[in-house]
Amino acid sequence: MQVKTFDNTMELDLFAAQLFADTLKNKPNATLGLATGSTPVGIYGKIIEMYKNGAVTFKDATTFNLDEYVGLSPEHKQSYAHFMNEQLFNHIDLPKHHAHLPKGTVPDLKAECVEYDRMLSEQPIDIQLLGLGLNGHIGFNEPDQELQGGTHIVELEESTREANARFFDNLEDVPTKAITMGVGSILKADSILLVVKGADKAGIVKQALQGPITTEVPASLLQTHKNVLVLVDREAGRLL
Ligand SMILES: N[C@@H]1[C@@H](O)[C@H](O)[C@@H](COP(=O)(O)O)O[C@@H]1O
Repeated sequence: MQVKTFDNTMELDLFAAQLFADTLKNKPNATLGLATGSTPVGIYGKIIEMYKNGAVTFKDATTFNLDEYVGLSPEHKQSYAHFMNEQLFNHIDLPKHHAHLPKGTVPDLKAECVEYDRMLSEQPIDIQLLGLGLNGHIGFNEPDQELQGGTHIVELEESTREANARFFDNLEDVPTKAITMGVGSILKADSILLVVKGADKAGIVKQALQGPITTEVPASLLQTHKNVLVLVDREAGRLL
């Protein structure tokens, strides 16, 4: 694992955006694995700037998002589909049918998981962007005694619902379940970019990168991957 520390967030965001642009320059039809949460917002902002300057095109790219809340339709303001439209997809030339997120409102969620894995196996991810949950989750793979390989339904931890409640009117509105790519699918990506920002993540990022590999810290499984680059700001990286 390689770790790069940045003094300011803007430089980090630019560096990450550049990696995506480089990936698409080398392989215009690359498959990008995307993430939600506040961490990637600045990166998406830089990617949009690059697109507007003509430095990158997404017309032949495909994207897969990590996860979606169960019960929220793509039109719901707090759905990850809505988030991605607002933060990235509405501003770039990615064909809408090339952008994939797990669907959280279909009647047969199990079939949706199987279908998502099928699509992923057809278009393996070239570069996967990841944020880090305060409890060490990646995507919505919560700490547990065992982790799932493929896409699956997960019961969200109370702490995760509380952490994400800031995007909702109140805690009761935060869904209790999500559909997420599994750790196995994440580890199949050719390269992984883990981005961690802020002082409150300093402890968990240290555990993930330097602690024992354990399903109780799902991000620690990233230590087993051959090509992970970790971008941290000074605050998140202060214990490394
Ligand atoms: N499912 C998402 C994760 O993919 C994300 O990495 C995490 C951290 O979010 P933030 O970047 O807002 O700290 O939150 C959510 O739970």
